[in-house]
Amino acid sequence: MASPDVSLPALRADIDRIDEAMHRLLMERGEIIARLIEVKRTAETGSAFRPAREADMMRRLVERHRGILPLDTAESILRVIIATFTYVQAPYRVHADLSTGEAAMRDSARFHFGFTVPFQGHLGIAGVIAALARNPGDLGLVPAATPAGGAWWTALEEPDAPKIIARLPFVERADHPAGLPVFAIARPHPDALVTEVTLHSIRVSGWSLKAAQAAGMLADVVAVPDGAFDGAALLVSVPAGRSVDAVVAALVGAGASVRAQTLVGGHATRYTVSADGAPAPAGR
Ligand SMILES: O=C(O)C(=O)C[C@]1(C(=O)O)C=C[C@@H](O)C=C1
Repeated sequence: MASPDVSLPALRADIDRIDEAMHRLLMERGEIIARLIEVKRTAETGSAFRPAREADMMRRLVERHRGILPLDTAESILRVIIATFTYVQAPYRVHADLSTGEAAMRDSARFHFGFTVPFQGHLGIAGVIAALARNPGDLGLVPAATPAGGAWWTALEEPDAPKIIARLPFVERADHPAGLPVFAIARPHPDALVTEVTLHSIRVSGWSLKAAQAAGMLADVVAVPDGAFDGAALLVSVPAGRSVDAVVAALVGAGASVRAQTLVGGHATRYTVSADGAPAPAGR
């Protein structure tokens, strides 16, 4: 209970002071971003996304967070601030695949990008990829689960194709308000890719349950079997501290042959919130 000598008006005055300070700090952040646009030469490079920098900022937020404000709220506020200031630097749209359900995907987009950044839905990942080809500065959101359609990640294999830059949500927990696992796809500055978890498009023949189990021991694997042959197109997320070579060796050891292997992105190691509420690095 509050001590009797602290009055409600005094507490509200404190809240007003804090709200004003937060607003003034946001406006000051805007002035710094205006200077950053010149230093970073955003206009020349086209895209303002810096996933490695964002991952570092989110990690410090998670480590610092204490008190009664839910971590999700702090996470969403900082995400929306960053996404909006990215938009202010170089306008972009978020193209999202709605084929696995519009509500969850829209929630994820709004949680991470807010309402100022325009949102455009597509029925199918191919539509998202096509939109990114037409608008190189835009960002795509696609479900991280096994797709109903084809192996969309093979469209990211060319060196100048967009890459997977993040897997969201960054802080995972059972009842996350925007918990749909999604990949964000964009063309960031090549130096700015996060490489803690690396994503590889691997094409194999001799795909089998044994090969799936062998690769699955070392990495997260999304597989789209190739109907005509015993082949498959894989999207392999190699966790921090492991190498893709070990995954390839495991596939070969299980009787598969690897026909091609290309890096198609990377993202930060996520956090998982356990039952006691403490966030811990998930290692993947
Ligand atoms: O640090 C940068 O390079 C920025 O552009 C600033 C900023 C931010 O608002 O904090 C915005 C976009 C980037 O993805 C990372 C961070």
